[in-house]
Amino acid sequence: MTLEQLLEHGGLSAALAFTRIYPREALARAGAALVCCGPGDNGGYGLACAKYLKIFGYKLTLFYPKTPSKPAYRQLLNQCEKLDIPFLSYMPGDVQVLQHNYGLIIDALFGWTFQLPVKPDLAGVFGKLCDTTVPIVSIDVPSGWEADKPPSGSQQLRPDSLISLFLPKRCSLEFAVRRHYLAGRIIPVSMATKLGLRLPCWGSADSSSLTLALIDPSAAAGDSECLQSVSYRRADSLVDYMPGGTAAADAAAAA
Ligand SMILES: NC(=O)C1=CN([C@@H]2O[C@H](COP(=O)(O)OP(=O)(O)OC[C@H]3O[C@@H](n4cnc5c(N)ncnc54)[C@H](OP(=O)(O)O)[C@@H]3O)[C@@H](O)[C@H]2O)[C@@H](O)CC1
Repeated sequence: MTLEQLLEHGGLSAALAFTRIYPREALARAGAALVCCGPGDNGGYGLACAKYLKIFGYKLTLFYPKTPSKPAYRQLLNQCEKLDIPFLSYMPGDVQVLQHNYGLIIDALFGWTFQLPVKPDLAGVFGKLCDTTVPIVSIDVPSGWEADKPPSGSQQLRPDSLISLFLPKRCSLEFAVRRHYLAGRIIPVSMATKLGLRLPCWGSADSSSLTLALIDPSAAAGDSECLQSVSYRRADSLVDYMPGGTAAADAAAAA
C-alpha cells in the first residue's frame, strides 16, 4: 500500500472508532476537539482523522506545529483547510486555556518511532498534553511512549482512550484506558501467519467490521508478556459504549 492509501484507511478507521467512543452530540456539549498532529506518519493519520471527523459533523480545531515534510501530509493539510477546519497557530501557554476551549484532545503527535527524550522543538507542546486535564484520545501510541515498553520519562501522557492502528503495540498492555479500539484492517492473513500475529476476527463485510475491533481490556489484563494474548471483540457487538465520552458529557448524560 502507498503512504496515501495507509493514511486514508487509517485516518478513516480512526475517525470511525472515535465516533464510537465520543458521539458527536455529547462531545459538542463538552466543547470542540483539538487535534494535535506531529511531523511524522502519526500526525498524517491525525490529519486524515480530522478530515473525516469534520465530514461527520464534529466541531474541531487542528494544531500542526511543524511544516509538512511529505506530499501526502501536504495534501491532507490542504483538504483540511478546504473543509474550513480552523487552525491553532500556537499551543496556549496556560493549560487553563486549553481546558476552557476544548472538550477533548486527539493526540497524533508521536507514533511508534518516537524515542526519548523529546526534542526541544516539541517539548513545550508535549508538556502541555501531559499537564492538561482535558481528556485525551491517542492515535496508535500515546505520545511520549515507545512502542515496546512503558514510559520512562519524567512527563507521561495518560490517555482516556486509545485507537491502535492496524495492530496494537506492546506498550498498550502497560496501561488501562476507558476504551481501546483497533482500527484499520490492512494486515493480510498470509503476513499474520508468517509473523505469528493473531488478528481479530473481523467478521462479515459491514461497514464497522471492515475497520474496527474493540479490544477487551479484561482479557488483556494480567498478561503483559505477549501481544497475541490481547483479545478482540467485533466492534458491532459493542453496543454499550459510553453515552458521553468526556467526564463532563458523561455526567450531563447521567443527570
Ligand atoms: N513505519 C511503518 O512501517 C508504518 C507506520 N505506520 C504508522 O505510522 C506511525 C509512525 O509514523 P512515523 O514512523 O512517521 O513516526 P512518528 O512518531 O509519527 O513521527 C516521527 C517523527 O517524529 C519526530 N520525533 C521523533 N522522536 C521525537 C522526539 N523524541 N522529539 C521530538 N520529535 C520527535 C521526528 O520528526 P523530526 O524531528 O525529524 O521533524 C520524526 O521524524 C506509527 O504509529 C504507525 O501507526 C503505518 O503507516 C503503517 C506502516
